[in-house]
Amino acid sequence: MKDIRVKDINTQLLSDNYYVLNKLTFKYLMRNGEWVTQMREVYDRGDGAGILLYNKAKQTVILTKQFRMPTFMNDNEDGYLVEICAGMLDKDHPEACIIRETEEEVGYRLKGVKKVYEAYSSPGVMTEKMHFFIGEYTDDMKVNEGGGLESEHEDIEVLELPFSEAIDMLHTGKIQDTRTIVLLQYAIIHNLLNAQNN
Ligand SMILES: Nc1nc2c(ncn2[C@@H]2O[C@H](COP(=O)(O)OP(=O)(O)O[C@H]3O[C@H](CO)[C@@H](O)[C@H](O)[C@@H]3O)[C@@H](O)[C@H]2O)c(=O)[nH]1
Ligand SMILES: [Mg+2]
Repeated sequence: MKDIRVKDINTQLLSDNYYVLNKLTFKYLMRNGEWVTQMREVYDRGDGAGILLYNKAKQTVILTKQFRMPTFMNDNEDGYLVEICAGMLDKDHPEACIIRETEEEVGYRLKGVKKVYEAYSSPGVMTEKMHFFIGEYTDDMKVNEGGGLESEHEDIEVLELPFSEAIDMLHTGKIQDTRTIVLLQYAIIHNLLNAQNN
């Protein structure tokens, strides 16, 4: 049994306008043995899944480019971000989610995916846990142009890039999305695009 050092959690809803923002007041047992009252604002949008799509024969990866308002508000000049294909679970199983998102956002119907990591996105403020996948795509899996859901005004540019170019973008700071950095580094560490590897 884990040692739970939190009690008397009081939840105050601050906003449920689109997702849920709560103010949590709780007692926390410090390592020095003292109980203190703490307050944290916690944003709950559910969990997410993301995937690095790669093609060994072509030595390419598929990424997306889309406008991200929060980044526009913080230093990202035009607000566009190059990212892995990703989406929110919407109560789906992570694997089902990422297969659906891949078809909606970049237009490929995947045969299989491999889960590589599960990690909290921004643990000081969000509840979100991210499920990281990799998946091989081939041209014959293409079923539409991608771009995202028109009904949600998604406006996603599909980028099929040489792996070497994506790595160059990583090293020169042109990729500024943590999830994308994580999976590109995974690809480097595991020599993913090497024809010998599975
Ligand atoms: N109206 C409205 N729509 C919103 C709002 N927030 C998000 N949406 C819509 O909700 C949809 C979410 O699309 P997904 O593809 O499921 O999620 P995502 O935005 O790509 O999020 C992915 O990346 C995030 C990191 O940037 C992750 O946090 C998330 O888990 C997921 O992996 C988008 O169409 C977006 O327009 C909002 O506050 N208001
Ligand atoms: Mg998305």
